[in-house]
Parts: sequence; C-alpha cells; structure tokens
Amino acid sequence: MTEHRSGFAAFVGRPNAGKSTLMNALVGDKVAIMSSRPQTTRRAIRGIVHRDDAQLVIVDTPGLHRPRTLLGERLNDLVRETLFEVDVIGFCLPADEKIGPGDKWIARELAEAKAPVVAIVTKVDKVPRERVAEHLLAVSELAEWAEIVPVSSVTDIQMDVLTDVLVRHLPEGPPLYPGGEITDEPEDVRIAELIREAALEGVRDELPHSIAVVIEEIVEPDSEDARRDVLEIRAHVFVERESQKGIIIGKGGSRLKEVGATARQGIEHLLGRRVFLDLHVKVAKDWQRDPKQLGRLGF
Ligand SMILES: Nc1nc2c(ncn2[C@@H]2O[C@H](COP(=O)(O)OP(=O)(O)OP(=O)(O)O)[C@@H](O)[C@H]2O)c(=O)[nH]1
Repeated sequence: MTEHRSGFAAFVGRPNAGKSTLMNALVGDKVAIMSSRPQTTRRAIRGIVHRDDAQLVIVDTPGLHRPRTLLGERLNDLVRETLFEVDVIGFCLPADEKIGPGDKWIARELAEAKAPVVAIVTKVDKVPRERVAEHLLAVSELAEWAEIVPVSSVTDIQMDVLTDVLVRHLPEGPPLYPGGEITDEPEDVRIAELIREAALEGVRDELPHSIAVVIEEIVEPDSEDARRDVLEIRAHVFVERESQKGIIIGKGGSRLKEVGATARQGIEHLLGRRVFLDLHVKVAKDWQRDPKQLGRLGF
C-alpha cells in the first residue's frame, strides 16, 4: 500500500502572476476571487485538493511586493508568516512576461524559506512554444529550484503533473480535513469576497484597492417566512473617500443595483439557497493607512 501524504502548499509570485486562477484550477471550484487587476487577493485562503493517496491544502497569498502603504506592509508580513508554515512553496512566474526586478526580489526572499520551492511557469497557453522554452531557461538560471513545472490553468495543461510534484514534497500523514471540503474559509468571509469582487467589476482602474466589505448581519427567515426560505444578508461596502461613494453607487443607484445582483448570484450559488442582499456604501476615511480602521476591517 502507498503511504498517505498531507500538508500545505503556498503560491507566491508578483501580483497578477496567476496564483488565484491556478489554485482554483487545482481545487476545481471557485474559492479565491480572481480579477484582471493586481492585488485583489488579501487573505490566505485555503483550497483543498483531495486524492486517495494525498491531501494538499493550498494557501493563497497576496502578491509579494515592495510595500508602499501600511496595508502593503501587513500583506507582506502575512506572506512571510505563511511561508514559514508550509511544506512546499510554488513560485509563479508568468510565461508571457519577462523575469523582472520584482521576480528577482521574491527569489531572494524565498532563499530564506526552509520549504522546497517549485518554480511554476504559468500561462504557457499565452505564448508560443519557443517562448516557453526560453522562459524555462531563464527561470532555471534565476535560482536553485526543487523543480520547474510549466502549466496553464486556463487550458488545463499539466495540472495533474503539478499536483503530483507538490504532493511529493508533503510529509506522510493522515488527511487534515474531512473529505469533500474544498475550503475552510468561513462562509461570511467568502460572501464578503464575492461582494467585493462584484463591486470591483468595471471600476478597478478608478479604485482598485479602496474597497473593503464587512458583513453586518446574516438573518435566517422567521418561521412565518420560512416557506420563502430567503436568507437576508446585510453588508457594508467601505470606500476611502466621499468621491468614491458615487462611483460605486452610480447614477440613481444603478451601479450598486448591478453589484448587488451579481454578488447575489454568486452567493446563492455558494450557499445553494435564495438570498436577499442589502448593501450600504460607507466611507472609512483612508482606511488603508489607518491601523485602527485596518483592524476593524479585519486586516
Ligand atoms: N491565458 C491565461 N490567463 C491566465 C492564466 N492564469 C491566470 N490568467 C489570467 O491572469 C490574470 C491574473 O490571474 P490571478 O489568478 O488573479 O493572479 P494572482 O497572481 O492571483 O493575482 P493577485 O491576486 O493580484 O496577486 C487573470 O486575468 C487571469 O485570468 C492561464 O493559465 N492562462
């Protein structure tokens, strides 16, 4: 009989390197929010890959980058903490972008990690084969890696190979989570992330990092209404400045309505039941730079 392995993997890489997409493709469901804009991921979200011979718990991290704000510093601390807790690290380097100073900086940071580092060349579907080959060579010259694996999360290239490679670096042990569970992220956090994702849609250029969502209340229908079985969710969408409020709300509230409709769909899919979503837009002045506010918003 083969031994069972279990443990943790973390993906790092500069913003937009394809970490969240990769994790979702490996796990097979939408657990981390994705966007075409950098730095939408703020929390270490775990997705779990279940196999008969292994359980791989994937920790998603925000893009490691040179900090500019207090939020940036806290994110980097979070990433470093995460890296010391995992059994294997996957460093994502997109095939369609040259290795840059950001990647070199991360490579130096990773030299201190005690876990083995697998270099993952992401998005290989975006470039011709020769470019992939060139990129692999450049990556191999960047540092010593446990392994180098080219993948595409979108066209499903080498997903199984990558899982095999990551599993090989896990210690022997029993499953850490019950079968079938894909994430241990609390439900309200996932709901808040779905709302934030919807609120960012279409306005990322104007306020990419200025939105935070806090769930105020989740109310089960009382017995009289139970027939309708609609769950009521009240949430606050925080922006940093009064002027940003208008962007989120839109003309006559039209955009906020769309945000609500999109988020509601995602939440109903997540919970498998009908939902009434009540959103309020509020200003928390310069929350990214204020330690007290950061704490209140859960960072
Ligand atoms: N063509 C292609 N696009 C990809 C692939 N993986 C990711 N992308 C795209 O690249 C962009 C960034 O992907 P994310 O997964 O959000 O990147 P991330 O590294 O998690 O980004 P942050 O959360 O900002 O750190 C998105 O628009 C994805 O659709 C891939 O394998 N092929």
